[in-house]
Amino acid sequence: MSQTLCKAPIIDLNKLEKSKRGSNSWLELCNGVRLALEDHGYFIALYDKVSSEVEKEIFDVMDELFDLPIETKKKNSSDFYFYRWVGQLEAAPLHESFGIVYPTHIQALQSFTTLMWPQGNQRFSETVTSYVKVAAELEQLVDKMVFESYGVAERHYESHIAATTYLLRPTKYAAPPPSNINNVGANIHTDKSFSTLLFQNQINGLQVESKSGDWIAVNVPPSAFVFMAGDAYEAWSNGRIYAPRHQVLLKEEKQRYTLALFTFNKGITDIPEELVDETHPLQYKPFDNFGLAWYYLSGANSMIHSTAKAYCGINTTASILNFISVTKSLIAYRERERRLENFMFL
Ligand SMILES: O=C(O)CCC(=O)C(=O)O
Ligand SMILES: [Fe+2]
Repeated sequence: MSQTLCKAPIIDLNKLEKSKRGSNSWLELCNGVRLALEDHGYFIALYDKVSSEVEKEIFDVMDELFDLPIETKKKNSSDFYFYRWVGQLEAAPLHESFGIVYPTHIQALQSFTTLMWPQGNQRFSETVTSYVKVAAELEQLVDKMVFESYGVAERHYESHIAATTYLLRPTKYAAPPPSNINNVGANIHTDKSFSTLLFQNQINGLQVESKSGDWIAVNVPPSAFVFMAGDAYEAWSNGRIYAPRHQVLLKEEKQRYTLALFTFNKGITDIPEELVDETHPLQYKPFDNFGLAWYYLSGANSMIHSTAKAYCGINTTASILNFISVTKSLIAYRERERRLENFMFL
């Protein structure tokens, strides 16, 4: 166990406070982040910006959220699987999660809050806002570092951030029964997002598959984050970044919470031409991140392997299926945009 635990890369992003942007130590950190994502597909990020009050409160309000009656939880619904409440799954009976769309947008978060608590719940929306502010900032910082390390920040970072949308999925894994202490919390998958940022209640459970096929049980230090690359990051980077398969196995007889903040790019994501050269010939076509997610959900691809190659790989054979799923995703995308505009201009 200890051998596998040391393999999880840890990067102290608190050091950034001291290293000036553009300095050698900043570039060194940027390269470290990029290499971790290329070699492992994830890293543990030390980033002490969530205050201890917010950390306590966020898991307290999660208790309140998951304690709501099932009929109320089901109101968190959507055509898009990742945007809705999920629970009572046969394949993962301990798993339950919500989809909070645009949590960085106060009206959108408010709309989720009043759906769950028609009488309002200010503590919930304020606590989620405080948490998500730090988490989104960290996700943007990591992207900035990766883009800097590839030398593409100047040309591509701003448009990338403009295309970024956020989805918060608070996830509860019920304590497994003592008779079976190796229970599945989440089945093997890769994330369909661009990136994923995880924050847990100090109960471990995440396992990540290395490139050589070993499963690493990730021991997350208290208050640390896990940053993980999704299929869209892999495609954007022309296959340089690794989107790892991962799963959740509950080995402790304790309830686990994870706050997963996913980013998805809206519109079409292009592969930066700077990332294509003789040693890295173009592997992916420009793609729709939501199309990729719909493609996965359509079941056209194996549910557990990277969807990027199948969906937008240069040699993909799934063009008709791609077309169908992109059409679906565009419908979903327009619906999302319409809802966002409603939130903004009400
Ligand atoms: O709970 C975790 O640590 C991982 C959750 C996860 O993989 C997901 O929500 O996609
Ligand atoms: Fe995941």
